[in-house]
Amino acid sequence: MLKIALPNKGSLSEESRALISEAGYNCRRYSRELKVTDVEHQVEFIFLRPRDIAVYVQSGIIDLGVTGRDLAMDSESEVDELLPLGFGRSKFCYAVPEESLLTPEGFNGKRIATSYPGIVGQDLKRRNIDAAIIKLDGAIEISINLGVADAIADVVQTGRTMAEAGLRISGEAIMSSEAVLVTRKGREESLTSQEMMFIERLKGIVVARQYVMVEYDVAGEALESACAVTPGIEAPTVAPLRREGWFAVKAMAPKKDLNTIMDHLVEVGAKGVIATDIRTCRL
Ligand SMILES: Nc1ncnc2c1ncn2[C@@H]1O[C@H](COP(=O)(O)OP(=O)(O)OP(=O)(O)O)[C@@H](O)[C@H]1O
Ligand SMILES: O=P(O)(O)OC[C@H]1O[C@H](OP(=O)(O)OP(=O)(O)O)[C@H](O)[C@@H]1O
Ligand SMILES: [Mg+2]
Repeated sequence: MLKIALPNKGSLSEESRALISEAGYNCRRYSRELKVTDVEHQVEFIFLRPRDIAVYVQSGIIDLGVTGRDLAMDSESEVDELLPLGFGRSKFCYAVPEESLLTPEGFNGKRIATSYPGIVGQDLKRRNIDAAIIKLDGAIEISINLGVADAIADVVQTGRTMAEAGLRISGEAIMSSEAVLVTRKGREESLTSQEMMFIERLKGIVVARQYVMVEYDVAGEALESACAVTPGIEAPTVAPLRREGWFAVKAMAPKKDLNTIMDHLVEVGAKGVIATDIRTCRL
């Protein structure tokens, strides 16, 4: 049976389960079960601490796992990223008190608190800096205030936790993270058809979330300029309307550009412009 590890708690757990359910698999936990078997697909979902997932996957005990890119890197496990999943996005940054002028170049001899000693160790080594890493489990932002560290390195999403603790980001982000699907290093070329189907289903949803379906009516004179902003993936679908000289256009468009696209369509005289979410797709 295919074994897939999912985060049992924390920021990535709910969205992982939602994504996999959307892909048609049964990974529903009724209480605190550590395993859920999807009999139909012959998959065993195993719920583990997200931090441990790359370690299990590396050992080959688990075939595929959902974890954070930062967690996988921190564990220094030999895993390959098969698919970025588009949620749990964050940056990993150094931070110092707002009034401090300390930058990562000045960390020599300083104490840096973090729950990610692997990432910080690698980064300091790369910078040739000799600093003490203070390993803490969480609530890292308060550690400077309490006097155990001079700087921290932690996950930043909105930046609110850092600001509330009176800290500011110092230097460039060390890395960008999001939830990722991983497998043991070197396995990418020898995935089974069952694994490929799982990946394709997830990918269909992850890609669909980045697009919307845009539909509108437009007069023949404006058709070219309208299609230029909605080129679709291959090409837009254009069908004649019953109204002489008018066309209905349908195309997938990147969600992030939607408002700009709609502004342009209205500007060239398109009517009845609508955008709808796409649940899944195979491109
Ligand atoms: N506020 C956040 N926004 C987005 N992603 C986050 C956030 N906090 C942590 N993550 C991501 O979640 C993963 C860490 O998950 P983990 O469950 O270990 O910690 P957590 O979400 O902080 O949970 P907890 O603090 O309850 O243990 C990392 O990949 C990290 O980048
Ligand atoms: O930039 P923000 O949007 O504020 O999010 C980042 C914060 O979220 C996480 O903390 P969490 O709430 O999981 O607590 P923890 O530090 O105990 O893990 C992370 O460790 C940061 O502290
Ligand atoms: Mg946390």
